[in-house]
Amino acid sequence: MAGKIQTLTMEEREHLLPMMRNAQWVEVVGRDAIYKEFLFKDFNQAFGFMSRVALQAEKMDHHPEWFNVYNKVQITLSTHECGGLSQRDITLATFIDQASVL
Ligand SMILES: C[C@H](O)[C@H](O)[C@H]1CNC2=NC(N)=NC(=O)C2=N1
Repeated sequence: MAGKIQTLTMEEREHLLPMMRNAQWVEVVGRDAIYKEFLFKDFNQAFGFMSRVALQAEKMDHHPEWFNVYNKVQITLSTHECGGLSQRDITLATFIDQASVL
Protein backbone atom coordinates (compact mmCIF):
# COMPACT_ATOMS: atom_id res chain seq x y z
CA MET A 1 0.00 0.00 0.00
CA ALA A 2 1.30 3.44 -0.92
CA GLY A 3 2.26 5.89 1.85
CA LYS A 4 -0.48 8.09 3.21
CA ILE A 5 -0.98 11.23 1.17
CA GLN A 6 0.06 14.37 3.06
CA THR A 7 -1.10 17.95 2.74
CA LEU A 8 1.42 20.33 1.18
CA THR A 9 4.04 21.66 3.59
CA MET A 10 4.45 25.41 4.20
CA GLU A 11 7.60 25.33 2.06
CA GLU A 12 5.81 23.60 -0.81
CA ARG A 13 2.94 26.11 -0.56
CA GLU A 14 5.31 29.07 -0.77
CA HIS A 15 6.64 27.67 -4.01
CA LEU A 16 3.50 26.18 -5.58
CA LEU A 17 0.62 28.50 -4.65
CA PRO A 18 2.03 31.58 -6.42
CA MET A 19 2.39 29.43 -9.55
CA MET A 20 -1.22 28.31 -9.25
CA ARG A 21 -2.38 31.91 -8.68
CA ASN A 22 -0.53 32.93 -11.84
CA ALA A 23 -2.62 30.31 -13.63
CA GLN A 24 -5.82 31.86 -12.19
CA TRP A 25 -6.42 29.25 -9.51
CA VAL A 26 -7.57 30.87 -6.27
CA GLU A 27 -7.43 29.59 -2.73
CA VAL A 28 -10.88 28.78 -1.34
CA VAL A 29 -11.78 30.80 1.77
CA GLY A 30 -12.40 28.65 4.84
CA ARG A 31 -11.19 25.47 3.22
CA ASP A 32 -7.84 24.07 2.11
CA ALA A 33 -8.70 23.85 -1.59
CA ILE A 34 -8.13 25.65 -4.90
CA TYR A 35 -10.78 26.82 -7.36
CA LYS A 36 -10.92 27.96 -10.98
CA GLU A 37 -13.67 28.80 -13.46
CA PHE A 38 -13.36 27.83 -17.12
CA LEU A 39 -15.42 29.35 -19.92
CA PHE A 40 -15.78 27.73 -23.32
CA LYS A 41 -17.46 28.63 -26.59
CA ASP A 42 -20.40 26.30 -25.98
CA PHE A 43 -21.51 23.14 -24.15
CA ASN A 44 -19.79 20.86 -26.63
CA GLN A 45 -16.39 22.43 -25.90
CA ALA A 46 -17.05 22.40 -22.16
CA PHE A 47 -18.10 18.76 -22.15
CA GLY A 48 -15.15 17.71 -24.33
CA PHE A 49 -12.89 19.32 -21.72
CA MET A 50 -14.74 17.57 -18.90
CA SER A 51 -14.35 14.24 -20.69
CA ARG A 52 -10.58 14.68 -20.94
CA VAL A 53 -10.39 15.63 -17.28
CA ALA A 54 -12.64 12.73 -16.26
CA LEU A 55 -10.41 10.15 -17.96
CA GLN A 56 -7.31 11.57 -16.28
CA ALA A 57 -9.04 11.84 -12.89
CA GLU A 58 -10.00 8.19 -13.07
CA LYS A 59 -6.44 7.25 -14.03
CA MET A 60 -5.09 9.23 -11.06
CA ASP A 61 -7.88 8.07 -8.74
CA HIS A 62 -8.20 11.76 -7.91
CA HIS A 63 -11.47 13.45 -8.74
CA PRO A 64 -12.50 17.08 -9.09
CA GLU A 65 -15.51 18.67 -7.44
CA TRP A 66 -17.11 20.43 -10.34
CA PHE A 67 -20.17 22.20 -11.59
CA ASN A 68 -21.17 22.74 -15.20
CA VAL A 69 -23.80 24.91 -16.82
CA TYR A 70 -23.70 25.19 -20.61
CA ASN A 71 -20.24 26.64 -21.42
CA LYS A 72 -19.07 27.17 -17.82
CA VAL A 73 -17.14 24.66 -15.70
CA GLN A 74 -16.25 25.54 -12.09
CA ILE A 75 -13.70 23.26 -10.46
CA THR A 76 -12.60 22.84 -6.85
CA LEU A 77 -9.63 20.62 -6.02
CA SER A 78 -8.80 19.22 -2.62
CA THR A 79 -7.70 15.83 -1.31
CA HIS A 80 -10.35 14.26 0.89
CA GLU A 81 -7.97 11.61 2.15
CA CYS A 82 -5.78 14.19 3.91
CA GLY A 83 -8.42 16.90 4.32
CA GLY A 84 -6.59 19.53 2.29
CA LEU A 85 -4.32 20.39 -0.61
CA SER A 86 -1.81 17.77 -1.68
CA GLN A 87 0.58 17.35 -4.58
CA ARG A 88 -2.20 15.40 -6.34
CA ASP A 89 -4.27 18.59 -6.58
CA ILE A 90 -1.36 20.48 -8.12
CA THR A 91 -0.75 17.65 -10.60
CA LEU A 92 -4.43 17.46 -11.56
CA ALA A 93 -4.72 21.28 -11.80
CA THR A 94 -1.76 21.34 -14.18
CA PHE A 95 -3.37 18.65 -16.33
CA ILE A 96 -6.71 20.52 -16.26
CA ASP A 97 -5.07 23.73 -17.49
CA GLN A 98 -3.50 21.85 -20.39
CA ALA A 99 -6.78 20.08 -21.20
CA SER A 100 -8.62 23.42 -21.25
CA VAL A 101 -6.62 24.76 -24.20
CA LEU A 102 -6.83 21.69 -26.48
C1 LIG B 1 -11.31 5.08 -2.58
C2 LIG B 1 -10.70 6.10 -3.52
O1 LIG B 1 -9.45 5.66 -3.93
C3 LIG B 1 -10.54 7.43 -2.82
O2 LIG B 1 -11.74 7.82 -2.24
C4 LIG B 1 -9.99 8.53 -3.75
C5 LIG B 1 -10.93 8.82 -4.91
N1 LIG B 1 -10.84 10.18 -5.40
C6 LIG B 1 -10.39 11.19 -4.63
N2 LIG B 1 -10.47 12.44 -5.04
C7 LIG B 1 -10.08 13.45 -4.28
N3 LIG B 1 -10.19 14.71 -4.75
N4 LIG B 1 -9.57 13.24 -3.07
C8 LIG B 1 -9.42 12.01 -2.56
O3 LIG B 1 -8.95 11.86 -1.43
C9 LIG B 1 -9.84 10.92 -3.36
N5 LIG B 1 -9.71 9.67 -2.94
